[in-house]
Amino acid sequence: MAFSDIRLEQKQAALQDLKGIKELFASRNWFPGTSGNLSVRVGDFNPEQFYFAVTASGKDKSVHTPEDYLFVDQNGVPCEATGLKPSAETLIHCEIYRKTGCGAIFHVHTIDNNLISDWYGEQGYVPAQGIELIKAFNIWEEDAAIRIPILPNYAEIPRIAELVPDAIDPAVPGILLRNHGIYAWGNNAFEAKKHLEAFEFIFEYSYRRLLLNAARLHSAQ
Ligand SMILES: CSCCC(=O)C(=O)COP(=O)(O)O
Ligand SMILES: [Zn+2]
Repeated sequence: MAFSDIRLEQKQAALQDLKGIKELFASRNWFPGTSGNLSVRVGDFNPEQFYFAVTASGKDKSVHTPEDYLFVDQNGVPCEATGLKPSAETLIHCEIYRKTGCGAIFHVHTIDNNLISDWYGEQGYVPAQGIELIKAFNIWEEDAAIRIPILPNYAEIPRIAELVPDAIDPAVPGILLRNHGIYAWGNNAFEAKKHLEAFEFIFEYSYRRLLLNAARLHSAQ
């Protein structure tokens, strides 16, 4: 399928989804200092050829402008003539789409995801068990345990992108970059948002639990 075969309404719907999510996440301060990026896929999925709308690089994501998004292909190359640069992290989106066939990917930097990814960075995953929000990932087993993968935060994005396919756990729709942020995805923007919110809940919970455990140890001394 060529990009020009995709219906205009579908492209506009993707841009509307991105606009709504961007506004909501900005209101939560989830894009400090222009950080973060968002994408929504359009058209049929073929791992060798697909297209998605992605945020332009370096923009203030708390405001709306006509230059906020562009469409790129499976290699992160713009589909139309534009002066806009796709997100510097577009290659990571490309690898997540290629591997999962998902419909939307959201990346945010928060204090909680940075702290927890650094705390567990050496072991390469954040352990989470028995937290109700794990059900947001469609895991319904009692006392379910998951591992949220953490990748090193190399300066060169292609070095990170090449690690992505092997790091993805099909049951866990997210990957952390150590001391950087999280990528969460889903079949569509609604699901990707739900997953991202569940991850952020788990990170805040885990961080606070570590503090409480440390306080308990301290008070027992
Ligand atoms: C200013 S934060 C450093 C870059 C980054 O991690 C990020 O998420 C934003 O990069 P983009 O090119 O998508 O604006
Ligand atoms: Zn980032």
